Amino acid sequence: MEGTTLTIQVPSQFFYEWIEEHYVDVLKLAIKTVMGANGRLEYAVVVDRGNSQNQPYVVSFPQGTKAGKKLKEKQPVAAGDNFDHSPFDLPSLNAETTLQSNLIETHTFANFIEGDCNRLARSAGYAVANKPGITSFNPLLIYGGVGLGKTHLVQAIGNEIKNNLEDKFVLYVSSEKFVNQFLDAIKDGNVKPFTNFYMQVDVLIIDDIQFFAGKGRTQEMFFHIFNHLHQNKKQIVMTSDCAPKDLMGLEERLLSRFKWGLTTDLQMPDFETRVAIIKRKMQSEGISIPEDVIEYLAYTVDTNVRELEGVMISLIAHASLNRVDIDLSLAKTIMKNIVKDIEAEVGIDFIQKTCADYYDIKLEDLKAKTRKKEIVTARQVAMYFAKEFTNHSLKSIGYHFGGRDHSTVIHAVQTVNDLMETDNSFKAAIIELRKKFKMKSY
Ligand SMILES: Nc1ncnc2c1ncn2[C@@H]1O[C@H](COP(=O)(O)OP(=O)(O)OP(=O)(O)O)[C@@H](O)[C@H]1O
Repeated sequence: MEGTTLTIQVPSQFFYEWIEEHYVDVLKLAIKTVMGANGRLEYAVVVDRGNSQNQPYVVSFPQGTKAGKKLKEKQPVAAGDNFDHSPFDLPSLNAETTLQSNLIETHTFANFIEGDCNRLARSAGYAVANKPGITSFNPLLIYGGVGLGKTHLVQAIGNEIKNNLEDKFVLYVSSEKFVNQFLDAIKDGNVKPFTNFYMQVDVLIIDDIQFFAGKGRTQEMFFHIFNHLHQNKKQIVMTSDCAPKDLMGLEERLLSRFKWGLTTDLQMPDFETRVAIIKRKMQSEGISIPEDVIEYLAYTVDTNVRELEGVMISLIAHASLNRVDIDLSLAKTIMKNIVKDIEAEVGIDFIQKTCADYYDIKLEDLKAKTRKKEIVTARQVAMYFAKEFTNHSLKSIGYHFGGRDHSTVIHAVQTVNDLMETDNSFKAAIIELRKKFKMKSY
């Protein structure tokens, strides 16, 4: 602690994000209590180079991370303005300060693992980063569910431009911040400087535009800025949590402008991509973990990438705090604490749900009378795995599938075995599903 600044040393950016995510409220309260409203928190990422040349690298707080965002939502300003460095600080605003305060350096294309889930968005982003304002991807709108990499990707565009086209004024701003700045500008009679400022930008990256929903005046202001930038061949990049057609509360004239460019989505990465993401993350942390643990994590966490990262950081933290190696049993213990719906063993319910999800049908249909081909296949596959992974009798399995006869189960198992002989894509599906169950029954 020096003066009114408390510096916390952490071994990597990962730890910094973890602390912010979990302890920022406690820290803020403590700092406020001890140092008053001027108290300031900084992190020093101390990279261990294996000798005494540790070079602390100071990261100001908050760095515009998700945790920083959450903090703002939860407690607007609790311990003085030092907790929030607004990029909209009119007198001192210039491209350099704005860039530094807004882009996370590690959000690069190199760190953004490519997969089927993001190929189009990634390559469009890359094209835009190389020729901002010139390609037909203007605006570029990237949408997708929570934690799938929207912010990472659009910041990668910003970082790429910042590194290669130094004269470009790149601005990344969350929609929430834009709205707050606009409201402040109205309150302080600063609307003109606000508009002028945004109209000077060469590349405007605006995150989470669903936040504009229902905010008519902000939308109108954004509409003017948008038109001005677009007419002047400036690049606009946006993200939202859903497709434009589902963006309720946004004016039609704004939505129709989004269609001028390219709209593309991010999906949940498939298994192989998740494995690659885990490997890259672990590599950047300088940690190596066994292959079976990587596979286990990739299989078990299929919700979003942020959750996957959360599990990884937990694992690293537990292993380092308790001075134990990362192995499958540690991974399973951690997962049980984190992932709520994890079951102790592979039961019929789990098999049914997994198969229904895999074949994209309703769970009830597995137990219903329907004889539609895709449902029959999913049902037979689920019966086949129930026989393989549970101790239920054929009769009991039949009972769990809408009161069917044991001979139906025998027939299902036979059909699956036959199909595997003749149909390669069916066989691949069975292998993939079996891995899921195996992972679970480890
Ligand atoms: N393809 C990927 N390769 C590497 N890391 C990824 C990838 N996709 C997402 N991530 C990581 O996952 C985390 C969550 O991503 P990000 O914050 O960009 O998600 P988001 O879609 O913006 O989420 P939200 O909807 O909550 O704003 C980040 O740490 C990001 O670096």
